[in-house]
Amino acid sequence: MVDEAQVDKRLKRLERRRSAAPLELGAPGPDAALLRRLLAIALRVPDHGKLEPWRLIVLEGAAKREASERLARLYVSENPEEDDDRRDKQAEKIAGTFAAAPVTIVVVSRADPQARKPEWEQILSAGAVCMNLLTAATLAGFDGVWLTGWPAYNEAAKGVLGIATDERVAGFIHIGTGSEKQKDRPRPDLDEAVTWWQAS
Ligand SMILES: Cc1cc2nc3c(=O)[nH]c(=O)nc-3n(C[C@H](O)[C@H](O)[C@H](O)COP(=O)(O)O)c2cc1C
Repeated sequence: MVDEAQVDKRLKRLERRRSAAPLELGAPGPDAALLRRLLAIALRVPDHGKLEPWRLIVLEGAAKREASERLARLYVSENPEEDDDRRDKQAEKIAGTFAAAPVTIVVVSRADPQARKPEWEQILSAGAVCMNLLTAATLAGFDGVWLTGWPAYNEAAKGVLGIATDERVAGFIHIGTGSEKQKDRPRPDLDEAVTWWQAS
């Protein structure tokens, strides 16, 4: 029998989920044991052909701070033509975003166009890893946000993170505790986005 109170409690958490402002994500984040559980849940995604067309890179602690500084310096050296002010602001934003949350998980898509299942489905599976991780973090009581941006698309930045040129960043999932003040955004109109198919 369906326990309606239980269902309501579980769904309410997801009905309120919204992304955290990246720079406002702080401690606490998951401890080591809980993080492993969240990562295992993240990988529990539909995967056509069991190809495992993804992998995860965890950034935390001192290594995370170093990555954030190196990415910011790289942004400056990779964009010599940009206006100084704008470039410094962008570099600061990159550094701040990577330094803020207690833990960031890089979801790497390693879809193979030659594999026995369509590349599109492999990419979708990596997206599912991102969302599973965000959902698991939400249910565990944390806040998070899924970002890409310059470090996801710049080959030198990918290199800093140990991501090969034939791999792609599906998302940086930053997890921690956000600000209570964070506002929601207007949500899609269900009746516009959803139709019920009718037999003609
Ligand atoms: C693949 C992907 C990449 C994204 N990259 C960024 C990003 O780089 N910067 C950003 O501000 N939002 C980005 N977003 C949007 C946020 O993750 C988020 O959806 C948005 O802030 C709205 O928040 P919500 O999760 O509360 O709907 C991205 C979303 C997706 C699906």
